[in-house]
Amino acid sequence: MAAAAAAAAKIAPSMLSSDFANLASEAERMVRLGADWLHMDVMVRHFVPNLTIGAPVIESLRKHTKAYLDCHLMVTNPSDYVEAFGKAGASGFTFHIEVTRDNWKELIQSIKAKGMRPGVSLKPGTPVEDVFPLVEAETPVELVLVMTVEPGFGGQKFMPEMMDKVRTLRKKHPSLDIEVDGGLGPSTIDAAASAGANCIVAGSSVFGAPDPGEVISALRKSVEASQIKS
Ligand SMILES: O=C(CO)[C@H](O)[C@H](O)COP(=O)(O)O
Ligand SMILES: [Fe+2]
Repeated sequence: MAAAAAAAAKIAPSMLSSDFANLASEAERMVRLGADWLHMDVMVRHFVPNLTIGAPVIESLRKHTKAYLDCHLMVTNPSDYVEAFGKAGASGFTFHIEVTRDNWKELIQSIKAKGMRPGVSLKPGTPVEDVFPLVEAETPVELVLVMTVEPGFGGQKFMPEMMDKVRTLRKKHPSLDIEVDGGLGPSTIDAAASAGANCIVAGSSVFGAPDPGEVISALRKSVEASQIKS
């Protein structure tokens, strides 16, 4: 039997670190510099204490870009957001396992019905085993986002101990999209890439760099080099 193909590298600048007053041109700049996805952090002051963007911003941005909008919903009631995000033009809809213990099956179905790719995220304190049923379900999630910081804010320190979760998932699921989010940049990417992450969210390291394009391409090179080795 042929080996399953590795999941393609996807570099996703986190727009949380962009200039929100110029979101459309920031998005265009990231795509021009080589971004595959744009990561959109949705925080509404429950689940996390921060406040960022909601569906109206996605809808506005969608008028200016065809890019894949990778929406990370840090909210306690994700099912209340599916309809609006679908209409707004979100591409991926990633919810947190910690708030969907009882209703993830219906939630995954509704996300797909609205034309989005379902994903599940887990906080640093949540065991990776908790997402196994969602990855192995009849209608599964298509992405697992392993948080490598406590959700809520950009610019935090990468937690290398989360890489055990990535390794465990990659071993079981060779072609699953496994995303890491928080503190990723040139100094931490090798740990994430060698563990098997293929979707890399990076906010402050990209937007804070003198040459963001160079950072995007270094992140991609590390993921691709690890895939060749494994
Ligand atoms: O989900 C998030 C925070 O909850 C952000 O996506 C993440 O923190 C990215 O920012 P940085 O790369 O600066 O850590
Ligand atoms: Fe995020």
